[in-house]
This record gives sequence, structure tokens and C-alpha cells, in this order.
Amino acid sequence: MPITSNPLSEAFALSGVSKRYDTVVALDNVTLSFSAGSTTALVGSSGSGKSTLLRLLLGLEWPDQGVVRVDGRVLGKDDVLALRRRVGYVIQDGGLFPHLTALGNLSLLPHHLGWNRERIRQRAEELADLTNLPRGVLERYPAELSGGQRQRVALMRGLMLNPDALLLDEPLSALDPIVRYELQDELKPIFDQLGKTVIVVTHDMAEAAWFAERIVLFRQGRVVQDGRLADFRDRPTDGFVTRFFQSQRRLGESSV
Ligand SMILES: Nc1ncnc2c1ncn2[C@@H]1O[C@H](COP(=O)(O)OP(=O)(O)OP(=O)(O)O)[C@@H](O)[C@H]1O
Repeated sequence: MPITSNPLSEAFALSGVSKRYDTVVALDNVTLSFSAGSTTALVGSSGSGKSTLLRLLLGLEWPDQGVVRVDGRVLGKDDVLALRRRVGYVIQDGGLFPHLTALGNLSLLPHHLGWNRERIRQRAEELADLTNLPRGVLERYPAELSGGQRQRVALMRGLMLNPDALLLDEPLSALDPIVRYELQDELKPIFDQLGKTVIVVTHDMAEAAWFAERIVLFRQGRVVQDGRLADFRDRPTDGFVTRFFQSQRRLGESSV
């Protein structure tokens, strides 16, 4: 199932999607669409359903109600394997296999698809250059990498097959502020240049606005506001939006 690169088309969409885990409502009647080639940030408090939404788009979870469409077609169980090849998925701690080197981690899926070693190495080196990872680091195990290097490798793994879309679940949250800032700086042009559909989950409004013109705020499984940073600041839809916006501490604030 290709995800079209036509910028006018819809890469992902949810219509009336609800998802529960026992008594917990993770998503409550959510309707959203993400156009091809766009970058969108999902923000919201903990447990508001952001990760569940990404997992639904990947076919890792299924809605109780409503439909998920990818590239205009309702996502079905038969599409999932093909979809995994077309969508890179990066999670907070990278999710690298500890017993494999960085290159070993990058090789898994391409090897499974029949790529030879040379092709895998070439692609890995190309992505190392793109993400500013020294090539020598490819031979190291995850425990021998810094947090920032691990996330670079996780991102490279997401990009190995040159997917049409990247779904990033708090990819920078575990990093120290300097590395996080550097990676924000490095990733933004990568997202802009590659022309992929990017959906990034973050808790941080400033990070959301840095990466994406469109920000979607969730609360308790529902979309509270969908717009640009200025809309959240100047035209909040309710008091929660204002509280969420104002809860982001500014530099210079101090309790003493
Ligand atoms: N596999 C699961 N089993 C049971 N409950 C789950 C499961 N996955 C998510 N939940 C619950 O569903 C709700 C939404 O979780 P989700 O991880 O999507 O939120 P989130 O907005 O990504 O949170 P965070 O920002 O903390 O990662 C939460 O109440 C969570 O506890």
C-alpha cells in the first residue's frame, strides 16, 4: 500500500475513531486527517491518547469504532505488513535491540527484504551523514551510544527503507536539553527537505511549533484544538487550551 506523495491528497485519516482499553477511553470519536507531505505535531497531557493514535495509524492497534484510512483506503489487517515498510516509526527510547550493533539494528528489515550487505551499508552511511552520526558509530552496540546517538540511529532505522511517512512518538523527550536542542535543529530541515508526511508527538509546545505549522491538542482522548501556534495563543477554544499553553514554563521564570 503506497502512501501517495501527492501533496493535495490525504496520507492518513481517522473518521469517528474511538478506542478503549477496558474502562479507559483512550480515543473518543476522533476525526482528523493528515495531508501527504505535511508535518503535524500532536500535543496534550499524559494519557490523552496521542500514542494510541499513532499505533492505530500503523495497524498496531485497531479502533473499536470508526475507520482509519491510509492513502484513501480503509486500513485492513492484510495491509499491515506493507504499511510497516512505508511508514517509519520512532519511539522515545529508540527501541533498539541491545544485542545488535547500530548497523545490525539498521539491517534487520532491509536484510529481510533481500537487500545485500553493500546496499545496506551504503544506505546506512548515507543516513549517518544526513543525521550527523559519525560513521564509526555504526559498529557500536546501543549501550555504547549516547542518548542522542541512539535516537539518531532510531531515526535512521525509521528512514532505512525511504518511507513516505514518519511517525515519531516523543523522539527527543529522553535527551538532555542541549542534545535535544541540537537534534531539533537538525531534524527540522530533514523533515522539510524529505517531503514526507511527518506526525510527531511531543509534550512540549515550543518543540511542536518548531517542527510543525499545524498543532493538534488532545485532552482525554478528544481533539481540543487544531491549528497554528498563534491560534492557541490568540484564539484558544477553551480554558484547558490556555492552561496548557501557559503551563509551558518560560526561561527567566523562577520560584526564588
Ligand atoms: N495497552 C494498553 N492497555 C491499557 N491501557 C492503555 C494501553 N495503552 C494505552 N492505555 C491507556 O490509554 C490512555 C491513552 O494512552 P496513550 O499512551 O495513548 O496516551 P498519551 O497521550 O500518548 O500519553 P503519554 O503522553 O503519557 O505518552 C491512557 O489512559 C493509557 O493508560
